[in-house]
Amino acid sequence: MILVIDVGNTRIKGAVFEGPILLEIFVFTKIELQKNIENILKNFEKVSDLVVSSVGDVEKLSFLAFENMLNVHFISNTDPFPFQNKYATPQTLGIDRMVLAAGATLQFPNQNRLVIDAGTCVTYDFIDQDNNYLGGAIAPGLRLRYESLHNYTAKLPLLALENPENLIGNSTSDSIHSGVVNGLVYEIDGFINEYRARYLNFIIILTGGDTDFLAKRLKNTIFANSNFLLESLNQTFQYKIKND
Ligand SMILES: Nc1ncnc2c1ncn2[C@@H]1O[C@H](COP(=O)(O)OP(=O)(O)OP(=O)(O)O)[C@@H](O)[C@H]1O
Ligand SMILES: CC(C)(CO)[C@@H](O)C(=O)NCCC(=O)O
Ligand SMILES: [K+]
Repeated sequence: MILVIDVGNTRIKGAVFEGPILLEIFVFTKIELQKNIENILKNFEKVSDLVVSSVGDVEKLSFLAFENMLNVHFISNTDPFPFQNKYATPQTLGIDRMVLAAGATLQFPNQNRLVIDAGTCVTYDFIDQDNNYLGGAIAPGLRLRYESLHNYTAKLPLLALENPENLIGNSTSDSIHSGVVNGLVYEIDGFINEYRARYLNFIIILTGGDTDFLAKRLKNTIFANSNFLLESLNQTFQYKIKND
């Protein structure tokens, strides 16, 4: 049994896997990290390996503290990945993006893939049908858009995510919801349409904390799976064991 942990920019997500089967998911904050891992290991005594991928600022020591109970692995860009990395600055590519690209490559062979991760940031990652990772885009996520409108203006309130009533926002809050939500939906559909115009034989995977909210609002057909990063982390680790 394997415990995978994804340290994101805002939250930490974990999952226990038995082979390819996801048994349970956990979401917690940095402060609750050690306590949560302890509890998971108590409930799943057969966990033998802890696999960590982190873009956040959690100390490695917090995980190494469990080394007397199981094997601890940190996924890094020096590990084997199932694609050719064509990013011009591979050493600065986010490990979450590499893990997503690995999952897309392994789960959807012989096709062009676009992975959209709608989390703190919205990242776009493209792997072509010959398994070349080409890059993509980094944009602010939904919550970040609401927060930046508030934080960098004098007059705009901080609003919680809401479905925009109208295209034409006729109040301050309606205008913000339309700008943030409709804006991101048009952005994602716009990106997908541009990629589609350039590449045939094409699959789109949507993941991240805003998956469900966004999936029902997109015009394009996508494969929505909010656990795609956790599943990809499990697959990246299996690939590493086989190819190291
Ligand atoms: N409890 C929550 N806390 C924070 N964000 C949440 C929560 N529930 C839903 N969300 C939505 O999820 C988005 C953040 O996504 P996610 O949780 O995947 O981010 P993250 O943990 O920082 O991961 P990453 O850094 O990989 O994007 C926010 O835009 C927000 O709208
Ligand atoms: C873009 C984020 C913040 C998304 O989590 C992460 O992948 C990251 O820190 N990336 C480094 C920059 C890059 O991917 O080129
Ligand atoms: K993200």
